[in-house]
Amino acid sequence: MTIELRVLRASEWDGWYDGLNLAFGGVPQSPERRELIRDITVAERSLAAWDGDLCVGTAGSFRFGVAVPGGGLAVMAGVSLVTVAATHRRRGVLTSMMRRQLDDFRAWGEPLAILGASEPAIYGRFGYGPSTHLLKADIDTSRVRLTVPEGTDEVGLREVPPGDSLADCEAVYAELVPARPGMIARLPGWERLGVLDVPEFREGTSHLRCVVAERDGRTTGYVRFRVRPTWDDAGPKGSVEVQDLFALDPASRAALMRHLFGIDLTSTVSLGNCPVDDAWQHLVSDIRRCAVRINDGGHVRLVEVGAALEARTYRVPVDVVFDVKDAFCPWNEGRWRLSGDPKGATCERTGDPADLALDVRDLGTVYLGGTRLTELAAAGRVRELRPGALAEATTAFTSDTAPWVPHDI
Ligand SMILES: CC(=O)SCCNC(=O)CCNC(=O)[C@H](O)C(C)(C)COP(=O)(O)OP(=O)(O)OC[C@H]1O[C@@H](n2cnc3c(N)ncnc32)[C@H](O)[C@@H]1OP(=O)(O)O
Repeated sequence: MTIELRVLRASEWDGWYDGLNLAFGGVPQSPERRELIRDITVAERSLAAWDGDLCVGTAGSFRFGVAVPGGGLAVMAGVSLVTVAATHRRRGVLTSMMRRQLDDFRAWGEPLAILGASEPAIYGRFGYGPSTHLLKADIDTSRVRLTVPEGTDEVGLREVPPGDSLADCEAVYAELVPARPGMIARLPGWERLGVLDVPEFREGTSHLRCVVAERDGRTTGYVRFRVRPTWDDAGPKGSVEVQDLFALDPASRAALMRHLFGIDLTSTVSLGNCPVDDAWQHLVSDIRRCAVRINDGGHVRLVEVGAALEARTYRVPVDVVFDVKDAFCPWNEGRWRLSGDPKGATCERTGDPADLALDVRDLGTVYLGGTRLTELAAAGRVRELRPGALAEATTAFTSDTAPWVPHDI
């Protein structure tokens, strides 16, 4: 059996997408969803593995601006739509697609790659490290009280069809992107994913609903959610399943949360994907009744170590030599001197002795400033070779806000 790996041709998209859908379980998809994915697929960046005329492997990517510590946007390849047919698994098809992708990203001058993993065990071997986390919660609104900050009563709320408010909501989202590492500057068309409301997403819930927050005639936030009405012998016990909540200020955020807490016939607000430092946690009376869980989010790969470390800034001045191991992309191997501060950075090859030794995967883990280098050192993943270097680099890499990837890539 010979597997041929090549760039996707637009005319092959249907067979490619059928193969992909099958690998994710084969549940039928509505035409609207399929057409939207077709529209946003970038064929010349997508790979297809063929066994004869059968598509047995898929991998897509997108060129995004992603917020990095310091408030800038770095060019990142967003990796997605990765599958291998069950009949062809564990024969190295994924490995060959990862190889090709990383060589391409390098050739295209994309110093970083980011992905959301279906299973976190898959991508570490290719140099990706879990760089962001996400928080999930099921808040028992029959027991948990919300204390809102001053100004909340001045925020007006209006329920609107999600599609009608799209431009105003996108403006709110765009304004928030630089404030949090990991936020994605969406490509044209991606905003439509946020209002996609197909039957397979509902399963007993309402249509997608949207409430916008307004002050002085301006949209200052929005929440998109579905209501799942359920009942038992004691009465209603429905839940509010939140898809997105974005707000430009604390009062608007609190007003939207208060709205969710007050929806009649419901007693749970479920948040499926929030930043781990999301402010609502400081407004609730009883965090234990919020059933908070944390999962991995965006996995980051430094494609070019030097350019990647220069693409962000550092919280305090730092001058440190890393000795990097990178079995999958050996062009990164060796010693790199990073000199940076809050204004910018240079990162170049050096013959100087190393201060810290680590794998490229661990640089990916700390890149967006959420996980500290000291945590990885405690796990034995980072070795300090010059006393003091670990503390210096840890402070410099850390972000003020927890990094977070707001939606599927
Ligand atoms: C960014 C995204 O799109 S995430 C979505 C990923 N896709 C899916 O989860 C869909 C369902 N699964 C699949 O399509 C496939 O099983 C894949 C893509 C996960 C793996 O594809 P394969 O072609 O089987 O992987 P490949 O043979 O190259 O395996 C390489 C190595 O990774 C390991 N590996 C592959 N998948 C997994 C996994 N799910 N968990 C742990 N290890 C894995 C293999 O064991 C192998 O290890 P080895 O080198 O030590 O032998």
